Amino acid sequence: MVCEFSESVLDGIADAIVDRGYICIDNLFEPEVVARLRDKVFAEADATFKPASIGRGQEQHRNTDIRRDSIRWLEPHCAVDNSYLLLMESLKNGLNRRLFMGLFDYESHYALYRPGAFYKKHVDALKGSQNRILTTVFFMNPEWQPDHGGVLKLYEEDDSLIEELAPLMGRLVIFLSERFPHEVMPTNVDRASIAGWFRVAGSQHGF
Ligand SMILES: O=C(O)CCC(=O)C(=O)O
Ligand SMILES: [Fe+2]
Repeated sequence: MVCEFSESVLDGIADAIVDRGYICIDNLFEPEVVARLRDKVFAEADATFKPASIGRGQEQHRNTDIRRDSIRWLEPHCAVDNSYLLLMESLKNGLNRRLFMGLFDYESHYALYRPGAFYKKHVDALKGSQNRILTTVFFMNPEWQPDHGGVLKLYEEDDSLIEELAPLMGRLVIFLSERFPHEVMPTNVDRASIAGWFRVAGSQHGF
């Protein structure tokens, strides 16, 4: 199993982050790894996934008007989770070497959006908070069709739409956390993803 990104892939990601602040890449992971990650979501959804909340620390609360996904945080001691975390470690090191971003740790959760679920437009980090620096979203939906909904809309800082990204199996989206408002449109079918955030040293867990 490959647990590192190649130097040329890392070059491409670093260039895109500098030029545009985001990138969408397909088929970067081995299909078996993607299939195992997806299986994990559906095997565990009813047992370990919890309704997602918003806010941080004591401020954290559920708000079903804003988001309706269920989540489980990835754990390094779980082999399947770790296959993803190792790739993200390689991304972190590759970007730190190229861009001196000082990315320090990474937190990520599986998310399952059941039919009707959405996540309204939001930004993953408060400006200047230095908490979440870089967001990753990885999709695991093999049969996705346009009428399934659940696209990820990415907006400019002035709220103009940049792109609608279909949640396709094996697609990875990476963007600067403070810069891009984004939104998960209501899905009509089960929609699986892994959302993750690189943080700098000394920052807090959570949004
Ligand atoms: O699953 C997605 O497409 C993105 C989820 C998201 O924006 C988040 O969890 O902060
Ligand atoms: Fe987000």
